[in-house]
Amino acid sequence: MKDKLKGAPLWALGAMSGTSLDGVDAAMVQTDGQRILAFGESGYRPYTAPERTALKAALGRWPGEDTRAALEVVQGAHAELLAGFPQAELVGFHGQTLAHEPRGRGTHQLGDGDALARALCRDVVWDFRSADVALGGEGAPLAPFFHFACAKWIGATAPVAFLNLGGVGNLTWIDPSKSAPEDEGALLAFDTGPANAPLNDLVAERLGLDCDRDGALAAKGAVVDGALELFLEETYFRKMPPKSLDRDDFSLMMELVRELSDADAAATMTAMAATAVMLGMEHCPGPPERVLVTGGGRHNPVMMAMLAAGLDCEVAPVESVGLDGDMLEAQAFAYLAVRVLRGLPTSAPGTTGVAAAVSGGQISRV
Ligand SMILES: Nc1ncnc2c1ncn2[C@@H]1O[C@H](COP(=O)(O)OP(=O)(O)OP(=O)(O)O)[C@@H](O)[C@H]1O
Ligand SMILES: CC(=O)N[C@H]1[C@@H]2OC[C@@H](O2)[C@@H](O)[C@@H]1O[C@H](C)C(=O)O
Repeated sequence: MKDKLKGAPLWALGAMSGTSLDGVDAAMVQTDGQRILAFGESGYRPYTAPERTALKAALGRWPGEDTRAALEVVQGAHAELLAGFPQAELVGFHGQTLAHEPRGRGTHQLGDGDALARALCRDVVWDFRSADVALGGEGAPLAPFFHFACAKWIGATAPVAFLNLGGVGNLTWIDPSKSAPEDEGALLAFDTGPANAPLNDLVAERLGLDCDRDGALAAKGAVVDGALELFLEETYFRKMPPKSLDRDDFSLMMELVRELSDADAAATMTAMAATAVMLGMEHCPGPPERVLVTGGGRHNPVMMAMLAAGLDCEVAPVESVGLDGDMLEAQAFAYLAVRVLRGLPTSAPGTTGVAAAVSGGQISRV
């Protein structure tokens, strides 16, 4: 406890169950809540097919509605994976987002931090998004404060952007000359649009596949301009950031490609995700020196080629600067957990539109 009060570095373990519903990522970060000192071990626990079905069935449900089966899946998978990290001094537990409506019913991440703390015999930080929403913020994205620390860690001297291509896409523009992430002008962040989630749903529905692996299907198709243009008319793209999305906010996308062949639909949906990023970039203060891509979409060469062709700067996976694109979000919640413990902010007006910088999260102590 003494060390925690002094602000000495801790080894924190972060866990993320993302919108793609593929599984739980976990990763260790050594940090004092400001600087990243070291990255540690990581692990992954995929959901089984029946577990995924239970989670999918619970999407869109709010507290008070029946989510027992999904909660059991989330708690069990996390307890199993995180027990393999006995060296963790603190745990950051994101949980599974079931619904996100910051201007309406709020934001709902399924997970019980008290129960996980008891199971692991470790202090657990969780419910990261509610406080931000209560203060008028979007509650997302939250990785930007960690992206700021990563920009410092890689020694960036010019503006740089992180792009996460998960189920949903999110972009963080960073001015690394600022000393803290909550400083005015240090960060601009927002969800860009759909990334992989609708494409996964399409190939699952039509072909029984998990995803368009390596963009193989999209590579065989052609982008249908009419569908792409209709999609880009969505008001979301013109809206000034901060702004955030729920996983299924773009049901229109599926409608627009319904009559297309499998390959053309995949190519067009990939172009929709990439073009949404390009439109998002227009909201940034200026072109970054480079866009560092994280999340599963960086493995899709068709998506990466479209981004490189459409953006005015270098586009590269985060591995190009020594980071791990499969674990960046889990690492983010390890880092944010230490910030919550130390009372440091985890979001600011530039990242979520919250009225003032706020330290979110609840702490369940053992
Ligand atoms: N080799 C690949 N080719 C094409 N797509 C891939 C490949 N590998 C992963 N993906 C895509 O990336 C997705 C997983 O990305 P990621 O793990 O970043 O998502 P997530 O963390 O669940 O989402 P979010 O960041 O929205 O919470 C997969 O569902 C798939 O669509
Ligand atoms: C509400 C919610 O869970 N949003 C996720 C989702 O997945 C990507 C994008 O939409 C981002 O806004 C966020 O996750 C990342 C980890 C974030 O908060 O930075």
